[in-house]
Amino acid sequence: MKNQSIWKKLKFAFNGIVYATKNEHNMQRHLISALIVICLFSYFKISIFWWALIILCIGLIIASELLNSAIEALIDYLHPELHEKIGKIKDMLAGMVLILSITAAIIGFLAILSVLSA
Ligand SMILES: Nc1ncnc2c1ncn2[C@@H]1O[C@H](COP(=O)(O)OP(=O)(O)OP(=O)(O)O)[C@@H](O)[C@H]1O
Repeated sequence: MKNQSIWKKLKFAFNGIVYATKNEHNMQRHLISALIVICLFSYFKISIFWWALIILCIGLIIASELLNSAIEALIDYLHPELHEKIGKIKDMLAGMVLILSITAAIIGFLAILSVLSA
């Protein structure tokens, strides 16, 4: 599977995103939230600076959800039984996505506030 063409590699990566979107409810929630944020930013005519920040946040959240889902799937495949350590690992992965989501919510709030208070 080494030395595949760039198009094949892109297709594999795209397949991974499609798979996660179809199978992970959290991924679907993040994509819907991103769509709502994009609509709000368009409506409030937010400046390019805030757009850059929120697009960065959306990218980080979606990438972190992919990482979270991939590690969870790997853990469940290698060790399907319950274990306290696995619970803690999954909690930490969920914490990663939560921190990025809170960061995005704060940036979105500040961006809209900057327009309303101008
Ligand atoms: N194998 C396990 N052993 C111990 N605790 C677990 C295990 N699997 C899950 N848990 C606990 O249950 C919580 C939820 O796990 P789950 O696998 O449902 O993840 P989720 O991200 O909340 O759900 P989703 O499947 O929708 O991504 C974990 O954060 C962890 O605390």
